[in-house]
Amino acid sequence: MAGCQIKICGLKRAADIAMVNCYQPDLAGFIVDFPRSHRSIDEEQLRLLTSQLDSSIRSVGVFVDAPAEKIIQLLNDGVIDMAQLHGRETDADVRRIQQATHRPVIRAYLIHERQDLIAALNSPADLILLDQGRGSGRPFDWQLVSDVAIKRPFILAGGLNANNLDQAIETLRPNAVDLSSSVETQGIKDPVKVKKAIAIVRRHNLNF
Ligand SMILES: O=C(O)c1ccccc1NCC(=O)[C@H](O)[C@H](O)COP(=O)(O)O
Repeated sequence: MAGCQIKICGLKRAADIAMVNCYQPDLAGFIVDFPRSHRSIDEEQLRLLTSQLDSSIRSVGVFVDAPAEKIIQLLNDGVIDMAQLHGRETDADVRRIQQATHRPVIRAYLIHERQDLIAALNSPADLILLDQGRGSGRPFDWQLVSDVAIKRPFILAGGLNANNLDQAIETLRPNAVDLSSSVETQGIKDPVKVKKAIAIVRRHNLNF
């Protein structure tokens, strides 16, 4: 689909899968084996949840410094469609996973200064994701993106919500947006908020 896509991240319950199957984001993210996050699930849960996901929604395993072999296995087993690396993984890690799986690798970059953006632009990853943190619910300074011509597809993340999505899409023109905290209520994905966020993004894809 052309235009802006949407990823809903941090799914962890069967009810979350039923919800996204109903509202149809483009991508569904799963935080794998990162117990510091309340969104973390283990491999067994990941296999169960992704097996219930509608085939039109691509599953993204989100990893923080996980062993490359484990990510490769999950991709090659078809448990996940894409891997998102959100820790201190190197360019060599990215290339190794790409070569072993021929699947898309998303590399997340935490954007605090211009140099972070330059590093992202030079990444060998198939897609870069520009974020403030790891599901922090806070935006980074978008002016940094406006100041640098981004000539490759990118996913915008960090503190996106129903109030700032229109502005983010109109001014930064991301290929996809990624939401987690703002579509939760008390740490649980909220169908009303998810539906609303998807509707906002879809409006940007309407052609008149
Ligand atoms: O969401 C987490 O808890 C998380 C933990 C460890 C690594 C990555 C994590 N999230 C990655 C995402 O892709 C989030 O959707 C992204 O950071 C945006 O989150 P938010 O600012 O809450 O919308």
